[in-house]
Amino acid sequence: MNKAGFVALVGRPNAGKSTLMNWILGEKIALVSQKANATRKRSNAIVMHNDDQIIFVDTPGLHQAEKLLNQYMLEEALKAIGDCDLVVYLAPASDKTIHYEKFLEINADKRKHIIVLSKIDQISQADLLKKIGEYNRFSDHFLALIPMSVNKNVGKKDLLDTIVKHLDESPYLYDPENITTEMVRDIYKEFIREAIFDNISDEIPYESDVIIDKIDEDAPVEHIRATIIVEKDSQKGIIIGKGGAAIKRIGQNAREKIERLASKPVYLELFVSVKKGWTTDKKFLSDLGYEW
Ligand SMILES: Nc1nc2c(ncn2[C@@H]2O[C@H](COP(=O)(O)OP(=O)(O)OP(=O)(O)O)[C@@H](O)[C@H]2O)c(=O)[nH]1
Repeated sequence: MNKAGFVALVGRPNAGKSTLMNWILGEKIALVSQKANATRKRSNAIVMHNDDQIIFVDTPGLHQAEKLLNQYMLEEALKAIGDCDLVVYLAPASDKTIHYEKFLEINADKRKHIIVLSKIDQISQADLLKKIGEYNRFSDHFLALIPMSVNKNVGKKDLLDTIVKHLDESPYLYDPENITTEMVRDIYKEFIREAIFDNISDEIPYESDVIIDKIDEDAPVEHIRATIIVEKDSQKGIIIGKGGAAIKRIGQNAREKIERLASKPVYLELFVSVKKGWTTDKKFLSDLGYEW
């Protein structure tokens, strides 16, 4: 009998969750950014490891909730922990163990978990050994501790083998042909958000979102129309940029990512619209797909 199950990827903002998920998938799906708190919604990715099926659930980073949108993100992460068969807690190797201790407090119903020490390429071998020693003080709480580096291609097989070892026997939960349960729409939206993060500085990326208005997949050149939502008129000006330069860059970056996934030419049309106070407007957040 095969094994199958849901695995939540949790960790502090910027721990490297989305990067890890993309690396495992070999396709670019989740949003990766150097800025913290870029992942807003949970997204699923299905990975076949030999004959077993792992459904990874990427979550927003665990952090202090202040704004309504941040509260939503924290709740999403906690829900994912509760819903999954197994949890992978990602900790950058340079992080102090105090953050893990906080996770143990949040993880009140003591879900089984594996610790991944991420970004080990950023610390020395001696520091890594020291860090492993520090985590081993909590060895009663976790199933395994796996050092990992996406940049150095270390730890992938070890992680997948360990996950499968701890999953129960089960029929497949999804068609193994699918690489993701995310709708194409949501993936394209994330690509555009990622391009905003890469091209626009300061607070604006956090105060903006993207609505995919239309996708015409049947045309030889896929036609996508999307609207970037911002909080203020001044932000609209910055997103558009001088003579439209900024929005052109955003559009170009996002289009290249979409074309890579769609494997065909794409015509991406972008608009910008001002919606004051949207990050605190519960109804509007729900219209954008952030369901409670
Ligand atoms: N050096 C190094 N950097 C990494 C590694 N994995 C991820 N990063 C970097 O860490 C940063 C954060 O990665 P993300 O994958 O966006 O982190 P996240 O946990 O999904 O972040 P949130 O969306 O904020 O929750 C990016 O700049 C990545 O390139 C790694 O193995 N080595």
